Amino acid sequence: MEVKGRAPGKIILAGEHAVVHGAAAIAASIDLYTEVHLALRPSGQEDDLLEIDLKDMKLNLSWPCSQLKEVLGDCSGDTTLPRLCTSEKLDLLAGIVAEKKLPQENIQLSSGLCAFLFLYTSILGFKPGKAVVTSELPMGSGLGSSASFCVALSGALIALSEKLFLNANEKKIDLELVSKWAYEGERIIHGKPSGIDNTVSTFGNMIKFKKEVTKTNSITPVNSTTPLKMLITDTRVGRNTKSLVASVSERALRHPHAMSSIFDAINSISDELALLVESPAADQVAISEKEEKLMELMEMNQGLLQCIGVSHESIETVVRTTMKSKLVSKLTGAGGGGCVLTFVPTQLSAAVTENIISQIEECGFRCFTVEVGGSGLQVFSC
Ligand SMILES: Nc1ncnc2c1ncn2[C@@H]1O[C@H](COP(=O)(O)OP(=O)(O)O)[C@@H](O)[C@H]1O
Ligand SMILES: C[C@@](O)(CCOP(=O)(O)O)CC(=O)O
Ligand SMILES: [Mg+2]
Repeated sequence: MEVKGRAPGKIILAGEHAVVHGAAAIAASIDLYTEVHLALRPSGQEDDLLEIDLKDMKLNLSWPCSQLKEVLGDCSGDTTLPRLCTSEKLDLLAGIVAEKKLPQENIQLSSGLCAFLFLYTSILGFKPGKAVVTSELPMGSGLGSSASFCVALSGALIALSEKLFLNANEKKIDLELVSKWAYEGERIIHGKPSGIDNTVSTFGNMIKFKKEVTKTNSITPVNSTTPLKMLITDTRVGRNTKSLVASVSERALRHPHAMSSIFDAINSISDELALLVESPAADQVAISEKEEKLMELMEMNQGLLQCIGVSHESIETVVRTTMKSKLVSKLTGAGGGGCVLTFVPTQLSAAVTENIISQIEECGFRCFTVEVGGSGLQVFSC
């Protein structure tokens, strides 16, 4: 049996980092996807390999399932109750991955491979199989490649474990369950994720997300009344979400009151932005007023992200370049490099937009546009 999971990346319009500390954030899916094609090897075959083929990286790795079983021990459990990967198990997984001696340029994939082995063995046990992964998302640049990988993989694994497409099984995939497993994968990659990325990648569209410690997270759909056009600049400066999230937590420990005031301010920006996006605008004057307010909120958010230490020279270059044309930019995702959003007002002519793109690209960055707020996880039988 073979299945394919396909899950989108995301942009964060407001609230990244603060969302890890309990503030609201607004995220939307984008039309760039990660696909995981998963096939079980027919039983009785001689090789008992679990194989992963990372097409974009031209990296193919495999482990005998008997070896995985010996090292990891019993991984069985109720797949409807996603479990945390303990630090002991993570050490074992890291050891299994380290044995492969990844080339230095691919070393950042180690955490993704640990998440793969954890999710696969927790959901399917030690059944031999092969996963082929492709992604349209630049990795480690703030567009949620880690979450889209974990969501596409978890979706395919759950579809296989529940034999969703076999024998006229009409049961629909349980998206909540997929998102929870993907969160456990994100935990391996990020350390302390808020859960916003796996949620928006699973459910798609635009959401307001607030992490709750004692109860379920608050997830509210945000229905935009006007199209939101975003230009994305990939600064191509590599960074790592895990270390940026950790650096913000360390700053919060050093300056608890100041940082908590910043998180409160970001929370207010997210609340206001959600209301604004949903507010009706009947004519062009109203649309332009709405866009001005939106840009002001993004500008304030970027200023606060700089305050918490996650901006970067490359991000500031994009902010300054677009400011010359009275446009507003803010980082998206963890910052420290990676991608920057520039809001494109409806009245901006194509010629001016092209000119701004050339100015940004002259700095060595890459620009592209995305559709905001499309579908979430899709699972197909192959
Ligand atoms: N297609 C993929 N295959 C394997 N691992 C992946 C894939 N996409 C992302 N990852 C993992 O996620 C990491 C990047 O995640 P992160 O630092 O959160 O940045 P972002 O989510 O913004 O792209 C990679 O270093 C890798 O470990
Ligand atoms: C910084 C953060 O808010 C978003 C991280 O997104 P990304 O991995 O950089 O795409 C972390 C989180 O919410 O888990
Ligand atoms: Mg990520």
